[in-house]
Amino acid sequence: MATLHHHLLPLQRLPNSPRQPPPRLRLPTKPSRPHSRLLPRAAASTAATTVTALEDFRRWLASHSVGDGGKTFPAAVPEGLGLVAARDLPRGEVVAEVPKKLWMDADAVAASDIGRACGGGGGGLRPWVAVALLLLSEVARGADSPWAPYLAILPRQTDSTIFWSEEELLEIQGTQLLSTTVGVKEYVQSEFDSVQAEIISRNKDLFPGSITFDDFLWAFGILRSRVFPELRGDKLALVPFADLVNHSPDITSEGSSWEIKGKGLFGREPMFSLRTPVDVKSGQQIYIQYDLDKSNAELALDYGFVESNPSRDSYTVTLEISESDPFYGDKLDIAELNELGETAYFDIILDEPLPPQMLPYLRLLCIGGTDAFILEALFRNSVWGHLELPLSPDNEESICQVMRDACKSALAAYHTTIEEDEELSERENLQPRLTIAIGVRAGEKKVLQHIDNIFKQREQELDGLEYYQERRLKDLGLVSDNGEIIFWES
Ligand SMILES: C[S@@+](CC[C@H](N)C(=O)[O-])C[C@H]1O[C@@H](n2cnc3c(N)ncnc32)[C@H](O)[C@@H]1O
Repeated sequence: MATLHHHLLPLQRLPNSPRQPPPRLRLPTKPSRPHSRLLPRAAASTAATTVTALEDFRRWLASHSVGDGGKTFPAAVPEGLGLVAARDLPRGEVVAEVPKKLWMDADAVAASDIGRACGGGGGGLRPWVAVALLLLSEVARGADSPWAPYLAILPRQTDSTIFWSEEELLEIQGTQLLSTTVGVKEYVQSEFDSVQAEIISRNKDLFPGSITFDDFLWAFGILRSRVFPELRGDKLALVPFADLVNHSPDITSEGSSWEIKGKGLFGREPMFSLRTPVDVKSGQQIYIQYDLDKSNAELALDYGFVESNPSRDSYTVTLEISESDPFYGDKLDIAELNELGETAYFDIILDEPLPPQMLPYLRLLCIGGTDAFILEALFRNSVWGHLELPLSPDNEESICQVMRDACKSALAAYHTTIEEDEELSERENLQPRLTIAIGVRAGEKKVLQHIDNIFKQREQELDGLEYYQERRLKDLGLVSDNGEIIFWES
């Protein structure tokens, strides 16, 4: 029979990590250690230190002729720091141009002492790990680092769930976001353990003092929240100044707001060029859309904010062909022929239809008894087409039961109801992390209710559905359109 994991949001977008085995739900047991001295923009930074750091940063940009077009400047804004228009700017206007020599990327790693220590480039390190190490070693160099003014304005933390305390994580008890957060931290921990053993401990001169897991997690969080999503793999880069641009849910344009162009003599020097996607008035902040496809859980994990837009409410259903299923081999074969596997993940969005492959896969999982004839090799090429429509009353009833039971048990794992969440969210002055927790846990529950409603409605329609045998008789011309059997003798 079908096995249904319902708490699992796979780590599908982690840099260079294959779709991981789904993490198990558990709360961290050890309190996280306090942050070490390495980190920039102190948590307790005063307005005065931010102003000084910003002034230094602006001077640093000017010394590299960045932002000298007088269009935008970095400033303190409600989201931390941001980019503010120095004059009215029309949609599509370039608002920041940053030459490659300022980026922190694989080439910067290769040119640095770290690159040499790792045997050129990242020395086989994952690109994000190499750039994270560059970031940490440059922070350790303090004022000697060529990026020092940039490093000084980086936040010490965001509200990403990877930085939440144990107590804060209790607010997302039962959610997929919690299990993903735990899984991501485990992944970062394992990368840290190997880089610690292979690079950090062997190059004490480059990493004076110790680098802790919290330092490494900070670097991961910085990359995760600041790298433009399309700059993946070897292209991964921190782009100072451009990375100050904040996200607005009001910007819904699909196209990218940036590009990499050739600039300078013969257009040889790559330049990161950011455009404003909308008209902006002087003194207003420039915003872009970070990613229209990210769910609230992904926004919370990557950036530390959520939106109230229901299309961001999502739940990943994980379905699995059980190894104890007597038809395991046949079912797996059929799934693989249709580009699915033993385990399949389906992202379900609030108020939207189920992904097209989900019902056939569910029907496949639930095949048993007299329906098993459809698994025979004879049907192999046509079986998926048959599974796109109801197979038999028993099978259709089973898929409804499996899904409704799973929704019920997932819903029971949350410690609040949707009504309680909605009431809480109306309170004034909620802390940002609590706002995120309420948004995500309410959103997940709404999607689970939406899934339950789809299968509840289906259950009520079981008698009126057309099943495989009837379709087959119709195809053979043995049943009329009104369902009556056609007799030769009549
Ligand atoms: C690319 S950085 C932008 C610069 C950042 N505000 C800073 O102070 O350095 C992304 C981070 O900015 C913050 N941010 C961006 N857009 C936001 C929004 N709409 N609401 C809340 N925080 C936002 C989040 O902390 C996010 O992780």
